[in-house]
Amino acid sequence: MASEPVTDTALRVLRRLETGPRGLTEAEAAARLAAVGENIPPRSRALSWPARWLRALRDPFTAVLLTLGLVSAFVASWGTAAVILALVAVSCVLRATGERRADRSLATLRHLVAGTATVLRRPDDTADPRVRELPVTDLVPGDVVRLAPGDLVPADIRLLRSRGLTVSQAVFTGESSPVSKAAADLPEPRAEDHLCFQGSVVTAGTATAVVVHTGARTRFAAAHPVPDHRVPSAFDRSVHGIARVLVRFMLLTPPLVLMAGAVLRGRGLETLPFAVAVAVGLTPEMLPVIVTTCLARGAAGLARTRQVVVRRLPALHDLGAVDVLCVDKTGTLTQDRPVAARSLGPDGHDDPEALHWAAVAAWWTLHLAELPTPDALDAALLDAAGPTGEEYDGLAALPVEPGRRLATTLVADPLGGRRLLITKGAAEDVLDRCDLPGGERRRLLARAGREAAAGRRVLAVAATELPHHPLYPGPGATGPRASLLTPADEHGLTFRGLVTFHDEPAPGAAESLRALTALGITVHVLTGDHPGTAARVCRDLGLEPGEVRTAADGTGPLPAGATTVVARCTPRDKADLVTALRAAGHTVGFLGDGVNDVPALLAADVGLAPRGAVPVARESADVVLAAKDLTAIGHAVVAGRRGSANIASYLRVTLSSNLGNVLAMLAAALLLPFLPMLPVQVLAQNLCFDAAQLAFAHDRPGAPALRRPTVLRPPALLRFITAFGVLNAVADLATFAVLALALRGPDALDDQAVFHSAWFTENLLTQALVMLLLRGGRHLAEGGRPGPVGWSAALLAAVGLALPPSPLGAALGMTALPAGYHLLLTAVLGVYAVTLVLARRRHDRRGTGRTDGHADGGTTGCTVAQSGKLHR
Ligand SMILES: Nc1ncnc2c1ncn2[C@@H]1O[C@H](COP(=O)(O)OP(=O)(O)OP(=O)(O)O)[C@@H](O)[C@H]1O
Ligand SMILES: [Mg+2]
Repeated sequence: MASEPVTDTALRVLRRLETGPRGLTEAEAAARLAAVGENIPPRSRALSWPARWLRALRDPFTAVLLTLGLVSAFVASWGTAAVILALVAVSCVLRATGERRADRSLATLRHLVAGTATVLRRPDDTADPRVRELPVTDLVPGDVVRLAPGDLVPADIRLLRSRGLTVSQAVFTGESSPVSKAAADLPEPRAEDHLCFQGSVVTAGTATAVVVHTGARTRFAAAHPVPDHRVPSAFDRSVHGIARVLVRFMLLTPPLVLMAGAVLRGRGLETLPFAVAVAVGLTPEMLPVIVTTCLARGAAGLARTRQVVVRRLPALHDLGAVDVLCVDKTGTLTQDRPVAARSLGPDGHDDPEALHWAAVAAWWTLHLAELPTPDALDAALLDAAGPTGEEYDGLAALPVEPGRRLATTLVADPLGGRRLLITKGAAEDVLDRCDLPGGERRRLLARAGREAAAGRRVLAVAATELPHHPLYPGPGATGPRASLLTPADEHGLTFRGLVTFHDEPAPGAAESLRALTALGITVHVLTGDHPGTAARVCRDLGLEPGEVRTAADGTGPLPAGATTVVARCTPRDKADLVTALRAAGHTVGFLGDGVNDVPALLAADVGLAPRGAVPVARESADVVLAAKDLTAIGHAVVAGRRGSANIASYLRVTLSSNLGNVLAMLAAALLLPFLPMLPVQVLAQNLCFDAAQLAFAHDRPGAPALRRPTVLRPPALLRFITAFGVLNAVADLATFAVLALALRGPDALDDQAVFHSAWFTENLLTQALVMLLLRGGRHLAEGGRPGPVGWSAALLAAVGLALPPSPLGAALGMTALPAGYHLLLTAVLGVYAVTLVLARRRHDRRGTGRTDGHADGGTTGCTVAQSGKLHR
């Protein structure tokens, strides 16, 4: 907006944009859309190929590989450098393809979660404007839009009218506290109070505004990409933790090899290519590809079959690790389509008065606050009371806001000239503002509690007559009067009764809660509503709360293992409870639909929003359910666990096998007068192994791996790979000891080419074995079809046997092996397989002891976290 004078009056802005307060006609809007293009915020544009590749290059493993490639090029080891470069290129391409595939599956669903804006448009020049919900992408300069709490500001706009408007501009300033905005007609120079920018969030109040800039011309688009303020998620903690340890190992390996070679064997810099190859051999270079492919496949599948939109791929991994899910009640477990059930007078008998006053207040709140759509409870009041409220003149309104559980309206009776202040809201809060003896207050609270315990939502209604005020000149006038009504006026009220509402459970809520419990997830309900209502809704959905408390009782961490209902939560309370659970070591999901859930959605490891959520909740969530049915959550959790289990399998297999190879190769390099393998052979076998490992992205882990939250814990994983890596190294060395003793004559192992080929074959065969025996969840002994990993292992073994005698093998410096070798190798591999199975059983049993009887595929490095019994 820099190019135009920001101090223009509203009228001048409208004129310049060739529009008016009644909005554009559809034809004008269509012409402008064609001229200026869609209103797409830059961050939601699909990434271009080069951008994707560049992003893939930022990965730590890729960076280390490139460094190693540079080192090889430096010593003119062109073969090694070329192979490393090829590895990096293949890994980047595979990764970018995987992400793109997931993006494409999501694109079909994106319209379901796309933001909409409330726009005034006219069918033609003569017609009256209509209020329409349009996709944000369709907005053009000149459109007149309406804003309400929870809306994302859809473009850069100039306010025309506003009421109590505050917006959070955290995306620009990083400052989350809301700032006030007002439609001042003669704005101060340089002040921006009358402007709102795309990406801001309406925290309170309402407004009508004209769109000034859209798409790439918004301030949001001009601003630099905003750093992500999120705290590190479960994914960051686990996968990145492992990556850090490994990168250090990789960087240490070449100098160590060089030094050992120099000291023990008097070798010089000529060992460098071998040292580099060994370091590359240690790298799980396919990790980024496997992670992306596992998660992208999971996300694409969820989008296709369950209408679940995963907006941030790592969130799917985190969802698999979630052991505590906090859910909001209204709008999430229930439909938030309340229907008024009863109206009770002050004496507790049916009495239409309470409903009447509440409906009058609702009618005038709706009109005075210019809410585009009435609040759900207000709509239910108006439905039940029929046309009411117009017989009064509305003077001012203070609507509900996040953290404020009541609404107040000031109306005037045109006949008697009385001014009436009506307050409705949560019983505790309304009764606090009534003049009541203590005993009476307790009795009324108990009555509200009884209604709530029947599962109904309860509003208390109170009113008072205000004395005449000179600044209220009478009906019809507008302007500063509204500011004369403040929360300080809400006191000394007379209790008028209670109105109760039914709210049906959301479709699939009960099944979904059952499924989540069966998946080992503890569900807590955090709500702004009455404890009685929340507890009853919970029970009706088949979830017996172990404890029901209100947020004011204390915000200490929630107990694990049993459902707790925390009622009367403010948005801050919800976020604090989530943060406390995370601090206690849980991986926490939060499912919520309203503005009051946004802080908690951002504080959780994974934020989830149901279909009907307000725009800002959807925007804050990592996972959006586009289906009506909540059962999609359970499926999403399983998809997350499947992806994580596959990643864990890959890490276990690759790392233990790589570590074993490296240890054996280093030992052999020091014992033998020649290198156990040529650098190019080390890289070739590494390449074969990498290709085979891609099968893990397509594996279906066994049922046990899906039964509990899967958390990758770096310490457990490192313990696992050390144990099995050493075992693998011992097996390699033992094989060669046996072979050296058994094979004599011209084909003996002291021939370098024979030795290299033997090592190559042995390596690929043991790796195939490790793939089958160390993968998670499903053990070979459990039978079942071989699946992608089985086929891939078989192929790897075949390559190991066929490559040395082939022409390609000869080009790599290998040769056919003597017949006796294969017989002996089979025997040694048999012994190794039995040892592996026994070692794994022992490891799993030890894991069982550590995880309170919930061992499964997860214990092998991917420790199972049973709800509340975490083992870090
Ligand atoms: N239109 C309204 N008028 C008066 N009071 C209201 C209105 N809407 C909500 N309230 C009061 O504010 C309370 C808190 O509302 P809030 O939006 O924080 O949570 P909720 O909708 O009850 O539940 P949840 O947090 O589960 O979505 C409600 O329980 C109700 O007592
Ligand atoms: Mg809600």
